[in-house]
Formats: sequence, C-alpha cells, structure tokens
Amino acid sequence: MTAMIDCEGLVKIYKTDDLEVVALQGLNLKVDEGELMAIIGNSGSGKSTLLNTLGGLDRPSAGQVKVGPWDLLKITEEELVKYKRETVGFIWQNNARNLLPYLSALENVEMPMMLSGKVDRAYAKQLLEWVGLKERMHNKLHQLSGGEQQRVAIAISLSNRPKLLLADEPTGSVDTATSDLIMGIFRQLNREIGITVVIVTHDLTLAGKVDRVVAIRDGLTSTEFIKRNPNINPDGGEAELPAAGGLQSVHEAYVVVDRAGRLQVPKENLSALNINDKATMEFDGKRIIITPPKSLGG
Ligand SMILES: Nc1ncnc2c1ncn2[C@@H]1O[C@H](COP(=O)(O)OP(=O)(O)OP(=O)(O)O)[C@@H](O)[C@H]1O
Repeated sequence: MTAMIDCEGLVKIYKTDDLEVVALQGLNLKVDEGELMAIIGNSGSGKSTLLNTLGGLDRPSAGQVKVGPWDLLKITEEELVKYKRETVGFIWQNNARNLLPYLSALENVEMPMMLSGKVDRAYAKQLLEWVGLKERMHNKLHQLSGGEQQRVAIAISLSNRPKLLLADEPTGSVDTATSDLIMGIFRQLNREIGITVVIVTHDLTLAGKVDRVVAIRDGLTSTEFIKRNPNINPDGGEAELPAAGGLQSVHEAYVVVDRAGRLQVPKENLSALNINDKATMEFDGKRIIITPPKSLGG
C-alpha cells in the first residue's frame, strides 16, 4: 500500500508572547492511500492542530510530515498554495468560512474552480448530485438548511478533485440523520473515487463507522482501534454499533508503540496505582508488567 500521509516525530509548537504550547509532541501517523479513517481525542489533545498541519494551514515546527509527494516541512510558500488548491479538500464544522450566502449552491461549488481557472460545470453538478442536492442546486445558500449547507461544503471541498479530504468535526452541528447521510457520502466517495478521508471527531458513533480509528492523547498517537471484521457492515447502516456502543464493541484496541519503543500509559491507570515518575517493569516471557516501584526501604 502506498502511504498518503506519513508523519514521524511531528512537533508543533505555538508561540505566544510569554508562552509556548507544544500541541504535537512527536506524533507518528501513517494513513494509506484510499483509507477512510478517524482521529479521536479529548479537547486540547491536538486533533485540529494535526489536521491544520496536514491541510497546509499550519506550519509544522519539526519532524516529518509528508502527504503524497509533498514534504510539508520543506515546502515553499508557492508550492503550499498549489498544494492547498490541488491536493487537499477541507471541511469544517462551521462551514461559514467556505460558503457565500447570496450565491446558489452550484455557483458556490464553481467558485474555487473559477479561482484556479478551471470551471467544469458538469463536474460541479455531478458533485451536488453525489451529495444529494441535485434538486436544490439553483437555490441560494441562505435558502438551504444547515445540513444541506454542510453538504454543499462537502461538494466544494471536492471541486478541485483533491486526493485527500480532511474533515474537522464534519457532523458537529447537524442532527443524527444528517450526520449519517454525511458519513454515507464520505464512504461512497471513498469507494467510488478512491479519495483518502481523514475525519477528526469526538463523536464515538461516527468513529465507529470507519475501519480504523487513531486516538490522540497529549499530542501523541496513543491507541489504535481496528475493525475486527471490516466486512460486517459493507453498506454502513446504523445497526453496526450495539446500543451500549463504544468503539471496543466492533474494534480491536491496540496501544501505539513508536520506533524507539515508547508507548503511552493512560494517566488514570498511573494514578490508580500511584505511579508518578518511576515504575517497575517486568517481562515474564509473555507479558510486560508495569507495577508501582517496589519500596526501597522494604
Ligand atoms: N493558535 C494557537 N496558539 C496557541 N495555542 C494553540 C493554538 N491552537 C491550538 N493551541 C493549543 O494547542 C493545543 C492543541 O489544540 P487543538 O485545537 O489542536 O486541540 P483539539 O484536540 O483539536 O481540541 P478541540 O477538540 O477542543 O478542538 C491546545 O493546548 C491549544 O490550546
């Protein structure tokens, strides 16, 4: 499989006047071409920072971040403009940034095509049909519902035929039915045009609908969830998650171990065992067991 995204030791530091925030602390992530995957994590864990870095909106501070043939650490400003225009499509929860209220849905989709000098009306119409808005394409944006506007935003993000679609909380402000519809669109696009889709979300139901989920904790990838049987739900109904839900019901969880052998132990586990800065680690031939340090005094 060819890698679409390859991050290794990715670091992003935000500097403000008197403060440095290390939002990504040496993150590793590989995404294959044609994957449909999700990234989850608590607020402040670095999800948006990662997505913005992949989308070329934020510059990485150090480490490696490659998307297709592009090396985003070394890319020039000029190349970055081209990269953003041709390689990635971006969808935000709040799509106001993308849309022009007094233009029709169709005109909105054609706008980015116009900016890059390649208007393809037939493709614009095709995109609106894909997102289920064939009948509404001549409506002005402000005449459409929030969910419909979000679908226009998806069509816009695809207008320049990107190879990678990045979606930051794409279903954050829509109801469950629209959320299912949007997820269905992603899956269909992924299957039909082979576009790689990376979704950032804290919605576990949404995450449960993709084959692979990577969890980020404190700016590092910590756990990976891989679907036990990807064929269980080829057409993606809602029936896939049992009511009691959670990712673990359909996915197998793996702790991420980096090249240097480092892994993250959840803070809850450490505090439950009163482990602060040191622990004892034993290998019994089959398992690695981490316990609180044995008292030196006896
Ligand atoms: N422009 C910025 N300047 C300074 N600090 C920032 C900036 N953007 C993000 N941060 C900090 O970086 C860390 C990671 O933020 P990020 O937005 O990536 O998290 P997130 O996982 O997307 O959170 P949320 O789910 O709340 O959006 C946080 O501590 C945040 O305060």
